[in-house]
Amino acid sequence: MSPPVATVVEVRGLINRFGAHVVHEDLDLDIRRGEILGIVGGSGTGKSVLLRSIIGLKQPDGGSIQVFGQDLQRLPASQRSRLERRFGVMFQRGALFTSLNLQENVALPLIEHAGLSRADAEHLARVKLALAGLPPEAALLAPDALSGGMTKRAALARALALDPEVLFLDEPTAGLDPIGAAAFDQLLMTLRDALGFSVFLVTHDLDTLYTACDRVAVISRKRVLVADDLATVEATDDDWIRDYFHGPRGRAASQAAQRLEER
Ligand SMILES: Nc1ncnc2c1ncn2[C@@H]1O[C@H](COP(=O)(O)OP(=O)(O)OP(=O)(O)O)[C@@H](O)[C@H]1O
Repeated sequence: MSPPVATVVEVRGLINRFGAHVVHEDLDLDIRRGEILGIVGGSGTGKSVLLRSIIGLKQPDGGSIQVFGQDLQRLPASQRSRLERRFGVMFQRGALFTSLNLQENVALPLIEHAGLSRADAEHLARVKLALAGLPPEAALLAPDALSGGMTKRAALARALALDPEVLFLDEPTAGLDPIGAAAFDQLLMTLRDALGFSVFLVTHDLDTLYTACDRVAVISRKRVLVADDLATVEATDDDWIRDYFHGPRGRAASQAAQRLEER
């Protein structure tokens, strides 16, 4: 018998609404240990709201979210923030502090949450920046001085600061050219293999889905329609899935991934 799959986040019957606008209704989703889980769906289907609910930035209107076996909503604030520290989050625009250089940006959570001295935190921050593929001289640059690709790497370094067990990424390759996006996907896979974290990855990028994701969850009609390997997702009978995965861009991404595997 194969061992049971370890689930790090378990969402059940999730409801989210804003006024009369229902975004999620009875949504279920698991994030498994060590997987890269892609989250896709049409614009406005609630991918970012789902991310925000899991990391505790949006109070759900119903349902439960278990994180490492504990119900986030029921925990006292101190335990909850300890649990949330096991997450790393990278938002769409990087959300770096513009008045701090990269080393200071990455050191900040280490000083605030891990209680490190400034010197130790900055030393560790330089290690994280290197892990994210930035050259040593980038440590002293301000966020404004960075290219799009470097900004993503710096934001990733900050998300990795506290050695997260689950990494949440909201459209990490948006705005990157295809080569920069492919390099980011490779970096993510290398780091996941080396460090063993799980990844919750909101994306519109078909190449990312085909090259980097172990499973893909499709949000449609207020819930997760399917969460499985790509072959199963592609075969799911749904108009949005058909248009997205079997349109010209979907076919091209699928063929490119196949060619990459054959090399
Ligand atoms: N703070 C808010 N107040 C009111 N409505 C909100 C709020 N945040 C999100 N929404 C609404 O919830 C819905 C889902 O938004 P969300 O940002 O999660 O979509 P998404 O799937 O991530 O979209 P996209 O792919 O375009 O980024 C949208 O209709 C959005 O307008």
